Amino acid sequence: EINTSRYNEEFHEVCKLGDGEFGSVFKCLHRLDGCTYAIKKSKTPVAGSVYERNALNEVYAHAVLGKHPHVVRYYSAWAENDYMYIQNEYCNGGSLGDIVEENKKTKRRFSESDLTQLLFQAVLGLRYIHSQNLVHLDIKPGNIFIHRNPKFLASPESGLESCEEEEEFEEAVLYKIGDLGHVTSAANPVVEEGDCRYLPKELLNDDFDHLTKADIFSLGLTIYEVGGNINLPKNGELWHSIRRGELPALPNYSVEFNALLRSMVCEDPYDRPSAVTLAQHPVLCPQEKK
Ligand SMILES: Cn1cc(CCO)c2c3c(c(-c4ccccc4Cl)cc21)C(=O)NC3=O
Repeated sequence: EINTSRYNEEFHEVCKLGDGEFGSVFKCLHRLDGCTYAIKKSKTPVAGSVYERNALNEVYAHAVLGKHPHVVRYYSAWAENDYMYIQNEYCNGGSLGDIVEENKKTKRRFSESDLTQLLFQAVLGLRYIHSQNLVHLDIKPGNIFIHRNPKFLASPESGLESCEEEEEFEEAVLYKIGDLGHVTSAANPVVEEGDCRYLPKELLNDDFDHLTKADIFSLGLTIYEVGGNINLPKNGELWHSIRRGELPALPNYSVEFNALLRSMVCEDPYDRPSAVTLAQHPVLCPQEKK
């Protein structure tokens, strides 16, 4: 019949998760393995266009960036009936962009320890991407997805059975870097600029010598936005003052945490810490068990 397609045969479409110029993302149940996936369905890009290069970049990047707890996992990609599909891990907690919008309304905000946990996990994801000699180039709240470990959703009454053997420490909330559409090689980059609100100035000057530090800059502004519940400018005087390293301190967080964020958005990419350095930073490392 007309809609014989792998998409319809293999998956049951549960609901739409999002829309964009890129296409649409659906929450899908795989009929055979019973697992839920996020599948992006987009029009097949015109051959030789920027869209085709981005679409191929995304699949190449996912294929290289196998399995990591802080990078959204890729399962498969295929093309049929004039559409391209990419099947990724489904994260059940929405994106950080959703949380930021929510917090702006409810005036809620992350505690310093939650914000530290978020930054630490995103740094581990970036460290992995950079270790594969790749750069993301579109780090922002909307591209960091949240997965809440069902094990920790148990109601307090049920308690958590204390098990005998030493249990592998599990996070209740996992943050995962997703949307690899702008990913490129750190060494031989083909730069497709990401969201200008999170873009460091050197990228606008086509200085591609420190692309891993561009990701650090974007992550720094991402955490700043989450902590400050503010709307980052897309241009203008405030955009430029932030790129001069003039980042007003976030009043609800420690001097050390503010200093760390400021170091991540230094004007000179050379002065920004690498993901490797950040992963060992005393402000981020989980407190040694007392
Ligand atoms: C809009 N949207 C909402 C979600 C669910 C968050 O709870 C989502 C996901 C993804 C993606 C996605 C982004 C970029 C490329 C491909 C995909 Cl599937 C988009 C998503 C993805 O790769 N995994 C997701 O959970």
